Amino acid sequence: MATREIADRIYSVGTIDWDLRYFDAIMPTPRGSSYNAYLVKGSEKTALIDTCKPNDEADFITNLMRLDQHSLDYIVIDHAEQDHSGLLPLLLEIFPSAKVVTNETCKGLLLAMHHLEEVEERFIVIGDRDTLSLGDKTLKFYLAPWVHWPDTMFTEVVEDKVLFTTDFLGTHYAAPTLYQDDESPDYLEAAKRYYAAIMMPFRSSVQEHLKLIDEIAPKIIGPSHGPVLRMSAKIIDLYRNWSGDSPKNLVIVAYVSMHGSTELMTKFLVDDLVQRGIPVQQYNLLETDTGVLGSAIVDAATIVIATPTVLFGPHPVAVNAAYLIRALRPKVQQIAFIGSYGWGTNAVNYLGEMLSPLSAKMLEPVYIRGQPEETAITALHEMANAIQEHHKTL
Ligand SMILES: Cc1cc2nc3c(=O)[nH]c(=O)nc-3n(C[C@H](O)[C@H](O)[C@H](O)COP(=O)(O)O)c2cc1C
Repeated sequence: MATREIADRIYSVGTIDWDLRYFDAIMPTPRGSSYNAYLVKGSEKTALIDTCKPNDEADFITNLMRLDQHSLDYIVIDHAEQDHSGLLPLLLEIFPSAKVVTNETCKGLLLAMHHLEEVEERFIVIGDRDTLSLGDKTLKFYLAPWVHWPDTMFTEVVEDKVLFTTDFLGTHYAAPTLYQDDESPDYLEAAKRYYAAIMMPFRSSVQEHLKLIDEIAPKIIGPSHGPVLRMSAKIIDLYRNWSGDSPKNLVIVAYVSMHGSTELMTKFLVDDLVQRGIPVQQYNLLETDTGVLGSAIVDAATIVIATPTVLFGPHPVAVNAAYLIRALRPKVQQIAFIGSYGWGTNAVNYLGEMLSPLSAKMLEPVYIRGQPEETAITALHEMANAIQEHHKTL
């Protein structure tokens, strides 16, 4: 990836991966991603903000050489995760006089993960709102725990009003331009997918750090993935909306079926909701990837999991979906289970226990033997009544 100047003597020096199709082995990334790092050249000192993943070392070092960077004073690490700190051991070798600037928690993680105990004396530990002079530019650090690791911090170049936010406000999106058209549907889809998988589990922390961004009032935000943001970027309002406590009038029905009974039940319920004018989206769990499901549950007020019984419990793909929903902690207010069984089932208890940490209201389940008939249809109709009652209040 080429280097680009984002403000006076502040350069984007990270790498871009057009072909990345899975991030963290969890989340499909159909638009690739980038591993952003930044070089800040003050009148006296130069600081590198973050590095990138180890495989990209040739591109990364080339970028630094393009900027004629043969020495470094500081390597600021805003977040210890390997895709941002991966080149730290190599850079410490290449730049023997460079100091690592980070917070106490991040230092602990870096030492442990990269086995850097031997160079511990090269670390400078900063606290919240500490500053570091580069001459005519000043770096200011803000501890920002839990967006999304405990070590996360933001770094501001005070004079230029440029703020580096590590994974916060990032996107897995290999952007063709430094700044991104805010309205691009591809970009917005990628941004929501990223929010769901990486930030949604920490909603209250997201809200808190949006207030910090308001307070700092940067002109430019440089996240660690995806495009650089020119303020005020649309993504800030979207984050406010996604992380807020009020869900939308939206029902998500995630289903799987082996012999068609649960599928029929799903169809009855979804048709009933559509008939009532309640926005609903149906997802076949065999064909829905974690990125799509994660995005789908960001705004939903009600989530229905529909699964047959397999060896006394839910179908494995339904368990996988329930685990993902539990881990991502959406603002869902109602949860329901429907499905079919042959001789005996523990599916509802199993799923109910899995999703109990979300503190959503559990609707009366509809579990039937074999194919749905009149009683099942009546019970599904009652479930639709309960959903409608709640959705009227949204
Ligand atoms: C591999 C397998 C395991 C099953 N295990 C159970 C079970 O433990 N308890 C049960 O009541 N039914 C069990 N069944 C029966 C199904 O739950 C039943 O056929 C159900 O109606 C299928 O719903 P579907 O048409 O939505 O796939 C099993 C079926 C299969 C294929």
